[in-house]
Amino acid sequence: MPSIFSYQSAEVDWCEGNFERSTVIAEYYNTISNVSFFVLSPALLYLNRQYRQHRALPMYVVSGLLFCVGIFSMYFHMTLSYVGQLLDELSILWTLAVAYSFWYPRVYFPRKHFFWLSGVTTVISTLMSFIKPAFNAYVLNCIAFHLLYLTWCELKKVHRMAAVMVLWWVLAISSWISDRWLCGLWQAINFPYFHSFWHVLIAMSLLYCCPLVIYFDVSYEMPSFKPKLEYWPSDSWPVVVPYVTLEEPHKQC
Ligand SMILES: CCCCCCCC/C=C\CCCCCCCC(=O)N[C@@H](CO)[C@H](O)/C=C/CCCCCCCCCCCCC
Ligand SMILES: [Ca+2]
Ligand SMILES: [Zn+2]
Repeated sequence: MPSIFSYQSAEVDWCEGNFERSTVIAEYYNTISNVSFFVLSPALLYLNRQYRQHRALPMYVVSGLLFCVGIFSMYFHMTLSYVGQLLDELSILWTLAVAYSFWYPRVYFPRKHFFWLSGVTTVISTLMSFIKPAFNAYVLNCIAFHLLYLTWCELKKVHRMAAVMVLWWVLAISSWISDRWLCGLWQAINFPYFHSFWHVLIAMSLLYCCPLVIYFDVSYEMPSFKPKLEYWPSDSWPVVVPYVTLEEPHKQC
């Protein structure tokens, strides 16, 4: 019986051919495309530095976890081992759980009830990862639909950023699904790289999702500040990265 650490012991195998470009890396492009997460984490910390000064713990913890998602996903695609698959899924699950518990708006749910609900859901989903990790990946993707619903509720306030985030996510999830479901087609045309695109595209959508979350956290939870959306490198560029700065409303004497 193969060890849970051994190469190709995972339940799933992505469309990209194994060991085609290296003898030690099973899926070469799926492995290196995780570099996106190593760029994403410092970019979020750097761009939203003003917010980070006030909310250091959530920002460092979630950025650190996103970095771990990148490391574990790299390990998974490099080995396609069962342990790699578990680490990949559990790191996503716990990043989502931690982000939800830091930032879920109190207006939608009393915080105490929310901690119980998210705690129980996370523990159940963690156990599911050990029983049926391939199914769990679909459940994790459903969380994006919940974020989509929340975005819809708040859309008017941050129209442009929300629209671009949704666009990146639609491209990302289409790549993930087409790699899972249409692998035969992509292999026939010798282009089995959609899961690598997924890594880059989901990191792009998170680059837009995070300032959105920060924007609402400042609006709801930091009444002494007013959030302002800025765009890097400049508002006039065709492709921009959003970030949040904090304005102190003028005090009246
Ligand atoms: C201030 C910041 C707050 C925002 C925090 C958001 C936290 C997001 C946490 C994790 C998302 C990482 C997803 C990347 C996965 C990369 C690894 C990977 O590819 N794994 C696959 C196997 O290799 C696995 O099959 C993937 C499973 C699906 C995971 C789906 C996660 C949902 C992501 C939600 C993103 C929201 C974007 C906007 C939605 C409208
Ligand atoms: Ca493969
Ligand atoms: Zn992956």
